[in-house]
Amino acid sequence: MNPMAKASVLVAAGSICLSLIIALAKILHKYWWTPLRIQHLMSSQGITGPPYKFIHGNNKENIRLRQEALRNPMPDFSHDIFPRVQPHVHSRISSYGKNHLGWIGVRPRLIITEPELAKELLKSTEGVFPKRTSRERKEKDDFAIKILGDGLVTSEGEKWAKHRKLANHAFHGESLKGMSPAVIASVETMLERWKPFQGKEIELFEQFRLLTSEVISRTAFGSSYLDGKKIFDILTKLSVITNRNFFKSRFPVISKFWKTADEIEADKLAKEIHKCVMEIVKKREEKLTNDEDNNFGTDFLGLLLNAYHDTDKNKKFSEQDLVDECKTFYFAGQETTSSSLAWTVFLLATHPDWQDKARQEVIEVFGERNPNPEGIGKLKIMTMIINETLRLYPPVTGVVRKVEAETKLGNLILPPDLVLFVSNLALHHDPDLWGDDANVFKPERFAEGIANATKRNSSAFLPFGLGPRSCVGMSFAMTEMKMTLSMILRRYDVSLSPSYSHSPFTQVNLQPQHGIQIMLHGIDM
Ligand code: HEM
Repeated sequence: MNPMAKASVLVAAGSICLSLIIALAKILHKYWWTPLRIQHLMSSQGITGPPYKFIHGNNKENIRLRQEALRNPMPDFSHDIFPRVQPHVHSRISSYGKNHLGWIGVRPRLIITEPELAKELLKSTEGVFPKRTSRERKEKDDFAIKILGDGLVTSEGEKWAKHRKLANHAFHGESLKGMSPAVIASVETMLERWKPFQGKEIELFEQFRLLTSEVISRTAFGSSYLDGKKIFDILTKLSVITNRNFFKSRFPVISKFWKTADEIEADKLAKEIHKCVMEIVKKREEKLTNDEDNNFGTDFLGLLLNAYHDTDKNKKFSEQDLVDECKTFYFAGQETTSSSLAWTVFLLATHPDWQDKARQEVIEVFGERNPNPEGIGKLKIMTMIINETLRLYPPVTGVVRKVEAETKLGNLILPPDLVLFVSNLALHHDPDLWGDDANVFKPERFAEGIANATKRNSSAFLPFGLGPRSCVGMSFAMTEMKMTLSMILRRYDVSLSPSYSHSPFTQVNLQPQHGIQIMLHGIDM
């Protein structure tokens, strides 16, 4: 080799070495130095937690705790579900306190289970503690984003405000009243399906999944469950993938160039959803192309389409906005409500005294008639029962925010990129907030309203969140649940089947792991 060639080989080798050293330094900075610095910063403010482990954080320990907790069903239908559903939070409160630090891989998480801090966080003005940091929005590397896209649940800033306004319009006041016939028709279809099960066992979680899918399809999208079926199926597959990967560590460099089978599958499913949503959109567009005002309807899909076709740049929604918002509402409008309905019927089946009281109230308010929006407002006992169910079995067991730039919360100075996790479940089961009977089903706690039940500590009860990002579908969900339960109670007495196994767990939302098996006994009225 001539001296010139030798020199260029040496230069090339030198620059490769330098690049490797820089890459190694970056990895060490991100995966070792930064976590240790944050750990030190937080502990100097009294916030401690299990030590950070290189790359994995606390993932391995969290997976072990979860597997142990889910190994067996819970005895005696106990409502003390916090240790089973969030073992990684529950087990650490006694060692590290109600607010403590944990690690999902390299991401630090401040776990908040104290109501005052939760309130300050959730009530803070939009933008200070966003749902996703701007870095994350660019990277889009989260599995949950495949489910929700950049829709209302995850978006920020002006985009969020514009979309929230539209959703508020679709799911409040007069619009809600107009949805009642579609809800009643969907419940009637479900009750028709139940007829062959009189005197027999029926699994209810799947039944309520079908019902809530039908309700959101009819009310928000003006179509039948069958039109949205493929979307629901894909969303369920994505929930399973999201759940499976929650505590999985991502390895530096490799994860940038190599996708796991789950990542490839999730990308494929996200593309399929896009296609399915656009098919539903096309159907609506074709149906209304002759409409002179170019008005695509007043339901949620109609409002979205009007915005999609708006010529005003400030009001216009892009195709991706349209798809993300549709999948957000297909998912958020269905999973949570079906879970709540299933747990409510489980509690009524195991508390026949409350079941009788609720039935009596339904008969007093509606007599032989189907429920209507005016009567729904009068169902006091039913509201108490649903609230107590949402306390013990909140479908959303925790809410997440992020720190974008260094900021203060309470007395704490929080570093950028810190994840803030408020455990609703911990707050709802805390004996310091609810008394020694915190794990007992006692709807009478809510007899004088939510404010009295929580002793005016508004953040002790957070089933629908709090502050500007609280649930936009709350009234819709409460109305749907009350109508459904009223119609069931008038026709059936429910008791628990001996085959039921009490196994609450989370698959994005809180669910019964093996379903809810109920015995249906027809009532002659
Ligand atoms: C029992 C039923 C439901 C429960 C327990 C529930 C719970 C929640 C919670 C806790 C949040 C706040 C999340 C956070 O702060 O990060 C939320 C937000 C949201 N919910 Fe619900 N939800 C229910 C039903 C619904 C329904 C039926 C819809 C749609 C029709 C819906 C749509 C949404 C949306 C779009 C958001 C995001 C709002 C925003 O960020 O502005 N939810 N929900």
